[in-house]
Amino acid sequence: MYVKICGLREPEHVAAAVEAGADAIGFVLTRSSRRVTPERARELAAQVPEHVLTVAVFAGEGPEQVRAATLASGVRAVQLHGDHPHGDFTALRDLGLTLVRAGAAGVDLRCGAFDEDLLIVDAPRPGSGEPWDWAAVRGRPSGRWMLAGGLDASNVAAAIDAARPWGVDVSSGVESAPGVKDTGRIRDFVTAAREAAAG
Ligand SMILES: O=C(O)c1ccccc1NCC(=O)[C@H](O)[C@H](O)COP(=O)(O)O
Repeated sequence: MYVKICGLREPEHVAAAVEAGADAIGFVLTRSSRRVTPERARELAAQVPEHVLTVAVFAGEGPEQVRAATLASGVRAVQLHGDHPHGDFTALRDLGLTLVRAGAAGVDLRCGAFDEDLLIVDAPRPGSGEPWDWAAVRGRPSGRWMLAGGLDASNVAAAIDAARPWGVDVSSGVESAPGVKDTGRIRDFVTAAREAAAG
């Protein structure tokens, strides 16, 4: 089970996610209470070992703005949330980075349909921590897709059972207060997701 922890802002939480065994770590570079500057993302990404994917998260910015911020941050993947057209992914392909498409259950659920490498199927309001009907997408997405939206250590097993994703992505569910990550919750989430996947 692939596990991504999103919205990290502090070195100790990046370290906690790496130690817990996360596969990917996200830095939000778009409008959000979790927003960090590209320079801050670069500092945080520098402490992440090669085997953990570092991801810059955007929502609605044009490809040139995404390109500039991504290069400044030094991450290895770009995540575009919402209604980005196929052309935005095509325009970023030459960066040579992993491309992640993210949207709610109404989007095209075929991973790769927009030439992306990974797909996230999320709640209507990304980063809100609001659970949704995860079972509604069971059997519909294809390829390497992560389930997100309202997950936490207490419900991730049920969510995996309901939707059968390839991976999971979390932000609010590993926070002790809005925008404030919690080391113990990060560890508990990764453990719960891996145990659920192991059966
Ligand atoms: O986290 C944000 O604030 C955010 C803002 C705008 C676009 C995307 C954002 N987060 C993207 C993520 O990948 C989150 O992990 C995902 O939406 C799940 O969030 P949550 O329901 O809080 O676990």
